[in-house]
Amino acid sequence: MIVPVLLVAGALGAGKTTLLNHLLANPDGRRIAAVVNDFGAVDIDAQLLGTVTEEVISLKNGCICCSLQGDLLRTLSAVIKRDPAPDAIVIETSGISDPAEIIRNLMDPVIFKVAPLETVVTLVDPQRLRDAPELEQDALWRSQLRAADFALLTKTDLLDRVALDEVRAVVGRHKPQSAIFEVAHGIVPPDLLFSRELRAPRAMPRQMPVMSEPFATVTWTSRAPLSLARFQQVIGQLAARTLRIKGLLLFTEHPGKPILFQSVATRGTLAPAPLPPADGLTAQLVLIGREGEIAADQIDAVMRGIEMS
Ligand SMILES: Nc1nc2c(ncn2[C@@H]2O[C@H](COP(=O)(O)OP(=O)(O)OP(=O)(O)O)[C@@H](O)[C@H]2O)c(=O)[nH]1
Repeated sequence: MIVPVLLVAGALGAGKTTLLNHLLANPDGRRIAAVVNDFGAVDIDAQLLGTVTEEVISLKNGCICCSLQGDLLRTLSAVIKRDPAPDAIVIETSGISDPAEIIRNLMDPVIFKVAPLETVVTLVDPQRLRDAPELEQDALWRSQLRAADFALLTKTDLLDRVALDEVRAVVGRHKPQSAIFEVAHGIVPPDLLFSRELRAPRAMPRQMPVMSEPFATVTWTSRAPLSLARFQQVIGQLAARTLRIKGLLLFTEHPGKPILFQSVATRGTLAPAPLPPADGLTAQLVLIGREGEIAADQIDAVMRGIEMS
């Protein structure tokens, strides 16, 4: 049995889980298994995707480009032996992964024979690139784009045509030979993602792995009743110090209605969540930042302020 692999890459918060969520919910008749790599100890993405399909495998607390490399290959070997086998495997990288390293691992001859890496797509958040143009110089961001067969500009609902075209031009400078598509809310036809025409011939990446600046992750949990009003007062301070926050919370103002909080850079959103925090908790939050810029005790001191008892 040969099961093709699609690798979904892109920076923290670029929209990878949103895309995967849509694909798993609308697979157009394909049986898709998803392998999700959450950098943090709490696999929020896998928990959310698990509400759409049971075919989600979580590799957490590390990066599949380095510390979890063996786990990835073992997982793929197990997935293709399932009965019935999936029609495709989608791997969602963590935003801090260098896809070049993952591609190198996936080109292991034993695994490539049964689970060939067919397509690499890299997602780019155009709003983030417009607000932080220095990203273009970031070695990890460049490597994520370089690895792609084609690029997807996400969140196109947030920018107007002129701004989107400016971002397209930046991405096009790095991918002059590749197609660039646009997507809002992750709604991409599966045929595009699995299209043969968009694939570049697969070759072993030549570049050395990108030694990105070290990232740190902090998990914050609570069992106390939580105040949404206080959360809204303090979360801005934390978002300013982090690159990414995501988590599930239950607030006393909305009993029984779990909330998904997400922030990418300083843009934060609250939305109804399809499931509550695990294990009877009232909060399960993962914060990712540059090492040295986020500290568990400082985050805890801020967040304890939202507890009501
Ligand atoms: N407005 C808008 N928001 C979006 C869109 N796609 C994703 N988002 C939001 O952007 C944030 C990050 O999206 P995710 O899909 O979780 O991003 P990700 O790349 O999986 O994030 P990491 O796994 O942390 O790297 C979430 O708050 C999403 O709801 C979109 O098309 N439009």
